[in-house]
Amino acid sequence: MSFKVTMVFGTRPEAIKMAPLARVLRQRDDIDLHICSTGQHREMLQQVLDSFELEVDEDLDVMTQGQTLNGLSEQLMNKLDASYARRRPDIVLVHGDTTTSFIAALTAFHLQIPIAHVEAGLRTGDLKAPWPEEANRSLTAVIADLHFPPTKKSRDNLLHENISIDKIEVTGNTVIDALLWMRQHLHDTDWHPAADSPLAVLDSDKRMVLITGHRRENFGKGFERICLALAELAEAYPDVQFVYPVHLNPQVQNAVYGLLAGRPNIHLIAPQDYQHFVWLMDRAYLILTDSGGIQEEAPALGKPLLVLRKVTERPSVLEGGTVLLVGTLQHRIVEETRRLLDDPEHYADMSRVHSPFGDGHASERIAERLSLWLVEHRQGGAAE
Ligand SMILES: CC(=O)N[C@@H]1[C@@H](OP(=O)(O)OP(=O)(O)OC[C@H]2O[C@@H](n3ccc(=O)[nH]c3=O)[C@H](O)[C@@H]2O)O[C@H](CO)[C@@H](O)[C@@H]1O
Repeated sequence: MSFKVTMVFGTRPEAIKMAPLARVLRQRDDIDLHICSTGQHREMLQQVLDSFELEVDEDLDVMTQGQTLNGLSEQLMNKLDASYARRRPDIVLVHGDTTTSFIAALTAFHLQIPIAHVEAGLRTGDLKAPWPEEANRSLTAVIADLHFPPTKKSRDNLLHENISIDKIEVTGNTVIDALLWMRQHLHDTDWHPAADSPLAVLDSDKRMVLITGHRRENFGKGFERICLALAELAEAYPDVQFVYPVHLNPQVQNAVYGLLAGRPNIHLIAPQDYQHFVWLMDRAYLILTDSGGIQEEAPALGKPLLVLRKVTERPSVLEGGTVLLVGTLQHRIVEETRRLLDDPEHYADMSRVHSPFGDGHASERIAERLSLWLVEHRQGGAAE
């Protein structure tokens, strides 16, 4: 007899991080996995599912244009309530810090269905930064039955919030599972972008700077400064290729295309599926980003990373010396990028491989602990 597990996600990064776990759970006889998607990043989510050969079992289709967080929460709660009532899962698996994750957990809590939280315990200590993510992950921790923090630091954050150590398992981050799996897959299949891909025009003899940026806190002035810095760098380094897959959010699209379109060595391209993006990261000389996930991935690939944010909830990345928080001031972005492009010693220092987020086996650890917990729980044993 198998256990019914419902996994809920909606955004691209959640899907990337849950995909390796879903693959591991789907291979187990003791788990019957049901994947619910909110359809938040529908297009980008489908790319991820295709990359990992996964299918969603239920599309909640809760997103509407101009929706408020409360409107989204109401929709989510109604639809998840119906889904949980129909299926009666033995446990609900949520990830990280989205409104989807917290509401999926709260709805389960109301129905007295246990909750397991993947990527638990990240904290900045400031409920307003990032907002509302810091609150979502802290609130989820209060009601979760099982917590899977990626690092000891995130475990300690949970312990400081009086969460019992018996409910915690440090696993590493599943994003490293996804990354290493995909990189291996690309190498094994000698994968290259198709001739009609925008990546096919890139010159492998030239250095490439990869950029992503989409964080809400950078909208407006922040993005403007980032784009001006990129324009300045592209002009100063005509032999360097600047590749920017632009997030589909219209606020990002307008700023980036408005300020950077039409420059010969800046390649503004659509968001790439995970194969293409891992291929790009693997070939990049350095990476500039405000993304959370890429902060975890770049050190594992040994790529120098400049983070376009003032703070990070992933402080472990800063310890290896390959990641620098540069914020969004134009002169600072230009200065640090120039240093990496011009100073080979500094570049070598910042391109050592280290992976504070795990060894690529986080999903197996999560699956194992989940299964043990479910057995204990069914027998009314140690699980609470
Ligand atoms: C506050 C904060 O930090 N929140 C985070 C943020 O996630 P993020 O910042 O990591 O999001 P992105 O940068 O969108 O995704 C990154 C992933 O996407 C891949 N990628 C990228 C570009 C592309 O063209 N193709 C791709 O495949 C890339 O390799 C990587 O794995 O929001 C999530 C909820 O939405 C949160 O849970 C998460 O904590």
